[in-house]
Amino acid sequence: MRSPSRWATIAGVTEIRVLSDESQYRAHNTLFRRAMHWGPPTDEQWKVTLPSYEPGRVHAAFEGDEMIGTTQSYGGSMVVPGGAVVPHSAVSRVGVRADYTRRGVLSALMREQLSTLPDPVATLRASEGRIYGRFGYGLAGRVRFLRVDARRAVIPGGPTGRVRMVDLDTADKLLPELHTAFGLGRPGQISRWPGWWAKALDRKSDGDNIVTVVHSGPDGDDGYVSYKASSDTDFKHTLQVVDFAWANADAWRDLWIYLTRLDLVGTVEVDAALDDPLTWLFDDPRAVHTKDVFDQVWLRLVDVPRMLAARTYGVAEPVVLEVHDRLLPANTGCYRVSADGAERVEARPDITIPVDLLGAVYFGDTRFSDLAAVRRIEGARFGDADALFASPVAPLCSTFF
Ligand SMILES: CC(=O)SCCNC(=O)CCNC(=O)[C@H](O)C(C)(C)COP(=O)(O)OP(=O)(O)OC[C@H]1O[C@@H](n2cnc3c(N)ncnc32)[C@H](O)[C@@H]1OP(=O)(O)O
Repeated sequence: MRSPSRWATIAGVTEIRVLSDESQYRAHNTLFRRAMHWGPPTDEQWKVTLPSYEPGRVHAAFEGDEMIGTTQSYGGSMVVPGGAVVPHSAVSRVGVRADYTRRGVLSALMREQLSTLPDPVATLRASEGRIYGRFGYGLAGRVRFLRVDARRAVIPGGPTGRVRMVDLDTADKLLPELHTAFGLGRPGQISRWPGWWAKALDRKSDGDNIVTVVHSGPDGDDGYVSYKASSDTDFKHTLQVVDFAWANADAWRDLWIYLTRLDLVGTVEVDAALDDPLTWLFDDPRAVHTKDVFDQVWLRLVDVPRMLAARTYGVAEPVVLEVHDRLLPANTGCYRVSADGAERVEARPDITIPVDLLGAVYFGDTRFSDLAAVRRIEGARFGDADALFASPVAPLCSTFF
């Protein structure tokens, strides 16, 4: 096992250890929950949380024998523009004990975690927008929160396939399989680890009143949606979509017909990709209200050459990017990106960009020219870089962690 690393912080000498047994995992979870102002896990909660602790991926900061900070990651894979799938770390449960904050404990945890992550890319969901850029994470994917007025949401025509409601046991067995088969259709989508399903399935049986329906078309099961209803008493419930995946447009359309024709439902709420065509499904486009657009995927290119080579590019004249990475200096260097791919080169750069902003443009959700307009990057030929990195499909990560 790796020996602890020591980092000088204002807190003193902070030691970062990789945890390995259940009692340490539970202390880790309690510390993180306290940092989020939640109580410690109950025995029941702990039972479903434990499977999400993967050996080798759980870090804690210590001062002496006292645990003062946490982070961990879940291993899996992620889709990149063009459809390739790469190994991915989902970073989560970041917390520092309230009496140790702003003394560099998170910085020590992040540095240690980054230098030991086994995957070429990591993403996280940020509690605050100003924290993670300094560790090389860039805001790479946003999501729209939509509210659909069910009374206005008239979809011309009828369904083409069949929707069936499934009980909890069937959903437990079926959903992981269906998600793997067709839940990974967009850049940014990630595979789900067993501990993720353990928690999600527990929520279903935990009085959350989550209902799942599965769609089948000519080739079998090709879509599902899980939803829960608010406890409104005026016979106009709000449905919240909690999980939604489909293999083709017919399945997607039929599941929306199902959701919007349910009795006693006034509103359906869903998170959708920026380019989701839902507005055009209904004969009244005002049926769909965008209530919010918020940041979702913060992306850290851990292995820049591998990640630049993994995705495909649009058609434009090649550009040379000079990338700077303070925390992982092996990434620092020049990369030539063209319609044929990307490679490390010794050449005069067109654009100089820090690694967090390279993360921000990686899915094509943010453009080089926008970063240049606000003086966040320097150089020339931003239009070519925009065209190379543009993705015909907006990113989305419908797996919350
Ligand atoms: C991926 C996730 O799990 S998201 C959940 C994150 N967790 C939480 O929000 C729980 C509550 N908060 C905490 O536990 C802690 O305050 C943390 C983890 C956010 C920060 O930990 P700290 O040990 O205080 O961070 P640290 O002292 O290393 O600060 C690093 C830098 O980030 C800045 N920073 C830290 N927290 C914040 C914040 N909330 N807002 C803005 N800047 C911040 C610091 O000012 C410092 O800046 P500097 O490098 O310019 O000096």
